[in-house]
Amino acid sequence: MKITVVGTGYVGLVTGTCFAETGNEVTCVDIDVNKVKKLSEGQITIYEPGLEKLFERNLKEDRLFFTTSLEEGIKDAEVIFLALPTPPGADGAADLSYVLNVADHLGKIMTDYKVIVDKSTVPVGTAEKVTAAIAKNCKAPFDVVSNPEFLREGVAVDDFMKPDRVVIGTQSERARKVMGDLYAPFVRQGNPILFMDEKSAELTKYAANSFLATKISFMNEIAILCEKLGADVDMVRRGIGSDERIGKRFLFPGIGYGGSCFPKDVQALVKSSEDVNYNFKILNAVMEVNETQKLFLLPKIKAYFNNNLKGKHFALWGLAFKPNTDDIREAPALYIINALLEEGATVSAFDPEAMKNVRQVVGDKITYAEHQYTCLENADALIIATEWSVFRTPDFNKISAALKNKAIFDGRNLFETGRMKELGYHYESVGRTPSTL
Ligand SMILES: NC(=O)c1ccc[n+]([C@@H]2O[C@H](COP(=O)([O-])OP(=O)(O)OC[C@H]3O[C@@H](n4cnc5c(N)ncnc54)[C@H](O)[C@@H]3O)[C@@H](O)[C@H]2O)c1
Ligand SMILES: O=c1ccn([C@@H]2O[C@H](COP(=O)(O)OP(=O)(O)O[C@H]3O[C@H](CO)[C@@H](O)[C@H](O)[C@H]3O)[C@@H](O)[C@H]2O)c(=O)[nH]1
Repeated sequence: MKITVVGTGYVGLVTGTCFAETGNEVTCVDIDVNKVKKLSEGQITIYEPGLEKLFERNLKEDRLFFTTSLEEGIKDAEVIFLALPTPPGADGAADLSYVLNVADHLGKIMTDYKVIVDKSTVPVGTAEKVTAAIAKNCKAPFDVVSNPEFLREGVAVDDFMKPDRVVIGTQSERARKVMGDLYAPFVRQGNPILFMDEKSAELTKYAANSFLATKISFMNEIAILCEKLGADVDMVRRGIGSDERIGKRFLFPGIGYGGSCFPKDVQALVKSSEDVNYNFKILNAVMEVNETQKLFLLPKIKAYFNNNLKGKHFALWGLAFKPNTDDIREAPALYIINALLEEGATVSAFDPEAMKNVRQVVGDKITYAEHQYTCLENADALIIATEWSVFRTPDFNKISAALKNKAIFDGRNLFETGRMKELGYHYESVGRTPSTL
């Protein structure tokens, strides 16, 4: 099938590459001239394990193309995916201007039947708005389908190639057939395509992300309670996670959820609820808990240094909002950096992939280390903000030799508290008894 993907950010690039991998001819359109140039020349623009190989193969085998021209991009295409940004507007609602502007443009240039697919995360009612924006100028027949994307950064290729489910919102038989054929190679037995109406598909995406964010904030509050009551959140997590009704996943406490999706999508669902005069009480609490959780380690750090961080120097391991990505959108590490700088401290940071992106935002307000161990030089303590694998089994001798104090503040619960006590560290994490007590 000939398909077009408009927007070659995270979702667009993964979507386009994976559809090319299953034999489709895919043209990706982006207004970012530099990005299109790089991609056309075979230079991948995001860090995503496993994607580069597929990208290079499909580019070489002439199934993957890039252009800045929407007209050229949609020529002969049967399906057009919109993988455009939907950032929060000033009031927290999803900004639909990118999606609706492209829909408007499509209406002016479409000449034959096409299926337009909302792949972006969009509020309920967007399929209707996209339909209206296209229909304003379009004489050709078309259908608008809602097909939300559930991929996670860092494991995006696997998520796309082997989805738990594919949600397709359409009431058109013709579009249903086209979408079913396109996704047939990806769905395995038991992991179905769920056909539904457009509005239910749109709400499914927000409900999924909001539910997962709720699980995380819930566990972060349990972690707080664990510390106050002397329980261990790791034990409680295992204890409840082995109940299949609860499930093991997304129960890890930490320093809050970040990334480009959970924060904005929870906020957007709260706003959508307000728009229909409903106060989504649980989600308001989820957001409030997450806000404070980002700086969960700060009082512990301050207490260790007698409430005075002025002139102290911190090593920070991990900047990306989670491992296996260079994405720093809403990364808890950025909040920690700001708080430490405000307290008069200095920071040296290391991240395997995200330093370039952080440098663009934070500049020379902090220093950037070449290596996780050189990052520790002259530091008063180590702070861990992202659970990259390379941080999980470090050389503790090197750490203690470099740090001024044997103190580690771990926002991701990487180490056994008992072991840290044996090694003589002051080790504080989330929801577990500090090693020095
Ligand atoms: N990132 C994720 O993990 C993820 C997962 C599932 C769903 N989503 C949703 O998918 C959507 C896209 O997210 P993303 O992270 O890929 O965004 P992104 O910001 O990484 O990429 C968006 C791309 O669209 C391009 N663009 C903007 N206006 C354009 C136009 N008029 N024509 C062509 N291209 C244009 C930008 O240049 C950019 O390359 C959002 O709604 C997001 O919520 C994201
Ligand atoms: O037990 C957990 C699991 C995750 N997180 C945090 O939650 C955030 C989001 O993690 P994750 O969901 O793995 O990353 P994303 O790539 O943002 O993916 C989410 O957002 C995407 C965009 O909508 C969806 O497609 C995915 O299904 C959804 O998982 C990160 O800050 C994690 O550190 C925790 O704190 N504890």
